[in-house]
Amino acid sequence: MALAYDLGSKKPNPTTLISSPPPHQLIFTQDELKKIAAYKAVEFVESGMVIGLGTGSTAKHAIDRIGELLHQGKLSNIIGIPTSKQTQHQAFCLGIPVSDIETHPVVDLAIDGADEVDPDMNLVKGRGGSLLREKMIESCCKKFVVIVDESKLVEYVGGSGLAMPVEIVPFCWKFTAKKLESLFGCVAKLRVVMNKLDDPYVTDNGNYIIDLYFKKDVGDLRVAGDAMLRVAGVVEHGMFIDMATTLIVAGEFGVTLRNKY
Ligand SMILES: O=C(CO)[C@H](O)[C@H](O)COP(=O)(O)O
Repeated sequence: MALAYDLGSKKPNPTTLISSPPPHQLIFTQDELKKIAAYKAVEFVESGMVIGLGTGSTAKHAIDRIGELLHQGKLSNIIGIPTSKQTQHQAFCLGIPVSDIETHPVVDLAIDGADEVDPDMNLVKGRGGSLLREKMIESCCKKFVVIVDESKLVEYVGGSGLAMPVEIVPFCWKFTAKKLESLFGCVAKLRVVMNKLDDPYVTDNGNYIIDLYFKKDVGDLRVAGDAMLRVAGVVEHGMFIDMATTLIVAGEFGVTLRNKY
């Protein structure tokens, strides 16, 4: 096994290269890389486990694979805890039994994608709109495996320049958005339904999403996150700080796996 890249992290690099592309490697599409990371994560799934099922195009590959292994009889007695209605529907279609964290408060393993991953394995999540349920479920799992293609790696949270999602209550949302803007010196935009620019995007919890665009590093993530949560009207933010225990990255260099704990 060889050590792989460290993304400029200050910490000793525990990343392990678990497979390299063959020398004649074709270029993978982004979706193929997502699938490679997802299939690697499913190797952690064992029969009898309660599994947090993430949301998004990367997590979808993992859930498809779990369904496939169940049907092949290579896995059994799996209980899935879906992080969104969309994932619940996928699990239902695949015949994966589902439950929730009220009935199964101990989740053995969760597998999910991310929008950004910083060198300390802090995440931005929620560009797919499911950050609240994802955080509720992934914060109570014993192991949280994050699966990404290499495009999701950033030097700092917010470093992609793309949205930092915050779930808010619909009541007086403009007021809440303005508060967030003045608190962080960022641009806050209400997420709308694609192709219906007047219709706010509504989460599975009946809330809205405000996408924050930062001009610079937000600094201490816990301080920033706590400040967001103190704004009345904010339900949850999309920073997943210190939650991921394992990171699987698929890229043109191969697949790397990094354990934090
Ligand atoms: O946080 C999420 C959904 O709320 C997704 O995990 C995140 O947006 C990554 O999505 P994808 O796997 O489609 O790139």
